[in-house]
Amino acid sequence: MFDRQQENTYPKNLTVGEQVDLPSVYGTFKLIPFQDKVNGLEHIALIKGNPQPNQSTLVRIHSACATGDLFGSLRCDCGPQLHQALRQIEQAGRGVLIYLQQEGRGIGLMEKIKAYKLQEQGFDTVDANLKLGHQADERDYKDAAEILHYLHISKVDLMTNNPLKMEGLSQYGITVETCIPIIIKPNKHNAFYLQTKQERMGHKLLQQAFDQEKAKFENLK
Ligand SMILES: Nc1nc2c(ncn2[C@@H]2O[C@H](COP(=O)(O)OP(=O)(O)OP(=O)(O)O)[C@@H](O)[C@H]2O)c(=O)[nH]1
Ligand SMILES: [Zn+2]
Repeated sequence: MFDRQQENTYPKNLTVGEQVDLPSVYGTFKLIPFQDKVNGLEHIALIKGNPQPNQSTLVRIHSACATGDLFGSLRCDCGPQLHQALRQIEQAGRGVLIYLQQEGRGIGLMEKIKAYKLQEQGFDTVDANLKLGHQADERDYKDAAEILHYLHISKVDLMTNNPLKMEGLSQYGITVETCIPIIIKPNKHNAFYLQTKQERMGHKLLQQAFDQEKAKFENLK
């Protein structure tokens, strides 16, 4: 069980659910659900091992994508990223995956599917959001940061390609010690989407990320 001494301090804006074991095809995790007291959104933390407060913890913050996470959609890279992250955390023996209810980069499912419709008409993922009157990315990482603080985690090795996610967490007092790229091989359905994320949203993808990985291994020689 996690020490709940800090319960009075964290989480301020979240209700904490029961802690249970979750045996999965990736390994066994502890599962804790959380609910945002303001908007009612429910998030999940899957925890492996005992994160150490003084050490950096391997963390994946994963935004919900019903199409990719549940139905294996090839339009994005979400499903494979989710599964790769769980495999990596299991392999490391310690880490946390936070599944945030931020469908469609925070605009919700109805709006994301409208954005998909626009993408079928030739808009890219950024312009489709803008055309609908949204920002390119409406996510906020306050809940994620609160969950991490609740778990006594303040330093993370973050599995992401997304610079906004790193900034979003830092803004709420989480130190991103390292950023670990989570690269999924593009397919013909998501190549343009991934290219747009690289060119317009600053994602460290494809060649840049492969180069980073290579450099990391070269440093170890
Ligand atoms: N609005 C919109 N949302 C999308 C589209 N494609 C995927 N998404 C959403 O984008 C989000 C992707 O989340 P993540 O995989 O956590 O994050 P990311 O920003 O791609 O960054 P990584 O950490 O590198 O994976 C999910 O909420 C998806 O539902 C799209 O074309 N339009
Ligand atoms: Zn997706």
